[in-house]
Parts: sequence; C-alpha cells; structure tokens
Amino acid sequence: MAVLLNGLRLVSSGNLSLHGIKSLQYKSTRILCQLPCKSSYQGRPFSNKNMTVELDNNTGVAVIQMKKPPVNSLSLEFLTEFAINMEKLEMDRECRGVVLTSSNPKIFSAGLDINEMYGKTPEHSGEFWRAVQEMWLKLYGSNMVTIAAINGSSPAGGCLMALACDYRIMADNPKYAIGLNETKLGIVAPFWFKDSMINVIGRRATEHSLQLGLMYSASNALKIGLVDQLVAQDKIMTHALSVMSEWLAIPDHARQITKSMMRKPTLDRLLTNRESDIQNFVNFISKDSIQKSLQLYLEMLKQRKS
Ligand SMILES: CC/C=C\C/C=C\CCCC/C=C/C(=O)SCCNC(=O)CCNC(=O)[C@H](O)C(C)(C)COP(=O)(O)OP(=O)(O)OC[C@H]1O[C@@H](n2cnc3c(N)ncnc32)[C@H](O)[C@@H]1OP(=O)(O)O
Repeated sequence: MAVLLNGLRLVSSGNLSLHGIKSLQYKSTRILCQLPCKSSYQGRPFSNKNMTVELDNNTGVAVIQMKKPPVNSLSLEFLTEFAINMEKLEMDRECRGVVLTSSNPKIFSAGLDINEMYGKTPEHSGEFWRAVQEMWLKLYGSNMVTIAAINGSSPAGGCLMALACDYRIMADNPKYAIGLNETKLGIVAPFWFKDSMINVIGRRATEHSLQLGLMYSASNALKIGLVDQLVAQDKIMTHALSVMSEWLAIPDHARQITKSMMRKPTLDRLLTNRESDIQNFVNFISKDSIQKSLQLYLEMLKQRKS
C-alpha cells in the first residue's frame, strides 16, 4: 500500500487485505497533479488482449477498459489478465486510482463466462473458480481508489466487479440493467458475492434481490443504492475522472486504513475459506441438475437472438 506523508510516499508490498497496514518502506515520489489535467496527459497503455490499461502519469489514474467481444464475459483468460493488470497497477507507485469501464457501449460485462462452467472437468472448474476469487480479492482488496463507470448492462459477475469498487457511476439509460441474477440461472451466488452486496445495499434489500435474482434498471439501481450516481452515457468517463479527483484529494494513508477497516472482515472470510469455497463450487457445478440448468440457459441466450 502507499501512504502520502509530507510529499514522501510510503509504500508497502501488497494490497490492504492480504498484508494489512505494515512493513512500510520509504520511497520518494512527487505527485505532480492531484486532479485529472488533460492538457498534460501522458497515457501509458499496456496489455491489450481482453482489456486496455492506460495509466496517466500526471494524475495517477489508470483506466481499465474491458474489450472482450461480444459481451465482456469473464473467462479464465480474461480473469487472469485482469488480476495481473491489477497487481501491476497496485505495485506501481505512480498509480493511485483505477476507473473500470467497457469498450462495448451497451454492455459493461455479461458476468462469468457460462461456457467455463458448462461441460468442463473438475480440474478446470477449480482453476476457473480460483481465478474468479482472485479477481474479486484484487479488486475488493485494492489500496487504490476504484471507480466503476458502468456504461452498459452488468449482470451477475459483472455486477460483482462493480460492487467490489469504491464507487459506482452508471449510464442513465433505461435499457441497461444490473444485479446478481444467479438464481434465475438455477445457480447460487456464493457467500462473498452476497457479502459484497450486503455491504453496499444492506441485508434486507440483498435478501430480496438474491432470492429473486433481480436485475435493476439504472434508475431502480440508484434508488436502492446499488449504484451511487446516474450520468448521461457520453459524460460517464469525464464524470468518473472528476469523482476520482475528489477521492484522491483525501490523504492516501487515511483513506486506505479506513478502507481496510471496512473491508478486511469480508476479505478475510474468503481468504480463510478459499479452498472449501473452490470445492463447493466444483461439487455444485458438477451436479447433473446444475449442468442441465446451464445448458438450458445457454440455449435460451442463443435462441433469444434468432
Ligand atoms: C452453494 C453454492 C456454492 C457454490 C457456488 C456455486 C456456483 C455458482 C456460482 C456462480 C456465480 C455466477 C456468476 C455469473 O456471472 S453467471 C453469468 C450470468 N450472466 C448472465 O446471465 C448474462 C447473460 N447474458 C445476457 O443477459 C445478455 O447476453 C447480455 C449480457 C445482456 C447482452 O445482450 P445482447 O447484447 O443482446 O447480446 P446476446 O444476448 O445476443 O449475447 C451475445 C453473445 O454472447 C453470449 N453470452 C452472453 N452472456 C454470456 C455469458 N455470461 N457467458 C458466455 N456467453 C455469453 C451469447 O450467448 C451470445 O453468443 P452467440 O454465440 O449466440 O453470439
């Protein structure tokens, strides 16, 4: 983690959930500009199979733009690339904030790639689930400020990614929907999906939402607090960067310790139950009845098109 103190930046070796607030080393760096200043923008893009990552050295803000056609489904490859990129940004002492968005103007992310859960070996399923966990641990446990610029629909795993961020801005379009819809597929959102939602919208709303697998329109998502703000589609990135500058005006150390205090119990719950969670997933997903549900759901998705 990084802490700003009198122009010096204290940097520790890992993210807040995994390593706690300790082992600080001194590294000298200067934050040139706390606000997004477009005129002096110096983008530094890297990794571009399933997403582009662009870090603005002047502001310390990186934009991760998901770009996996057609709908940014979260495959094993995507999740691995995402975790590596988050790790790189976390270790980069110049990066203080991340905006997560999509290059698809209608879909933020379709959630977990259902093909990764259908007809696969237990070994593959276990590897896939570990990657899903890793994505969430990296995002929910990040020391950086994380803002989701939700510029399209975001079911299930897509909603989880948004829930793991510090702040959610959604495009104000009645066609876009967001929610944890797992029960509609005949599957069950695991405890850490549920915890992530409880931490954002509260227990009663989460129970209602999860049991019925509800997808919320942008305006209803705002009403229940699932997103923090609605903004016109074409303003979403400008707005996200402006919100980011407000968050980055808070001293890093105070914000990070507060974030850790709020999130550590939720992170620890998965960290201490990681292997049993993988085993539960593999057992659950291997059941004939669950495979049947997923098969029907995949067929339904394909038929919807024709
Ligand atoms: C006790 C419990 C213990 C352990 C837990 C056990 C297990 C369960 C936990 C699992 C948690 C699961 C989380 C998930 O994320 S599941 C995925 C949920 N996602 C969805 O339901 C979204 C489905 N998709 C849609 O609603 C629409 O596609 C969408 C995203 C709104 C886009 O609509 P549109 O633009 O019209 O595009 P199409 O529908 O035509 O889709 C284009 C293309 O993409 C394919 N596709 C869509 N979504 C997915 C997906 N999630 N995975 C894979 N593929 C997807 C779709 O089939 C089309 O394919 P085609 O080949 O026909 O082009």
